[in-house]
Amino acid sequence: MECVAAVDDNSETPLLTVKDLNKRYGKGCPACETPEMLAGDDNRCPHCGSVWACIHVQFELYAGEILGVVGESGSGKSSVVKSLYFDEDVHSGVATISAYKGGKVNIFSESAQQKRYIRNYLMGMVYQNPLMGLKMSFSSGGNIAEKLIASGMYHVGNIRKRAGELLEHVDIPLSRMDERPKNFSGGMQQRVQISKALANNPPILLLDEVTTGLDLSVQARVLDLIRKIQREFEVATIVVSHDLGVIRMLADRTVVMRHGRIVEEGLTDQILEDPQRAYTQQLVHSLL
Ligand SMILES: Nc1ncnc2c1ncn2[C@@H]1O[C@H](COP(=O)(O)OP(=O)(O)OP(=O)(O)O)[C@@H](O)[C@H]1O
Repeated sequence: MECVAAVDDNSETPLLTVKDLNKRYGKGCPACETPEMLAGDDNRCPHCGSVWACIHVQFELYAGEILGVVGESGSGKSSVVKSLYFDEDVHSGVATISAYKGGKVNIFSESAQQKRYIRNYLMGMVYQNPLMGLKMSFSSGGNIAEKLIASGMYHVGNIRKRAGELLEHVDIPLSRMDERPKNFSGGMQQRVQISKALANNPPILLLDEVTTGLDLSVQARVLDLIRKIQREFEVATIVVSHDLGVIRMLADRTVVMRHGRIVEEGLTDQILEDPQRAYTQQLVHSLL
């Protein structure tokens, strides 16, 4: 396996650069070969039902920051992070990571083996649905161990020590390390997912609607934890949420998506206090 460079600590250089990311679900037809062929700003083909979920998406993620991705349901937010984590193939686009081959290689074009490497060492992902991020038949410690083993750690004692440390970081008592997350509450399951995502100290963390569906008090605790963890691990984070309250609490900068496109971007305070686009204004007013 090819070696990668150390994390670039030059804060002026983006850690992650995404350019012209296009993702289509469905086979497409002559009427929707490119997103521009669809009428207006709609992203669904009326003929074949294919959806352009990401259209010319581009943004940068800098070391240590939290970037929010907000938009209504179906706007393409999850597709962005699923594409970056290789859960979904992209139609076209370029993504580079400064800590990977000097930021000179498009990760979407890499081999399956290199993509596994990137998933294991350079990114962590937390899904809205814990069933996607955790194996419910494994213990919590076993879930973390899976990630550690994938990165070449085989010593059982070391694995247990590291898993214990990670669980402590997310306030799961060590006494529950051997218990299956199936028995845990929703908030605890999300916390186990977060510890698993951070197992190999990745420079990039992807959070996809991680508090959606949780009770408000549980949500607040998970959000607090994310802020704490993000500071401690200094991990650049992309937070996907339809909830501007979550974005307000977490994100330094925010991009707003609609029908697969980024329609507005800026500092989160700016977006919330002085939204420029009508769509963002509607979103913000629905929060007030
Ligand atoms: N596996 C899939 N097959 C077909 N279409 C899909 C698939 N996944 C997503 N889509 C479509 O792609 C578009 C973007 O979906 P995506 O899940 O990225 O949006 P989202 O903004 O994250 O919304 P939500 O918060 O509801 O998940 C939607 O129109 C959705 O119906």
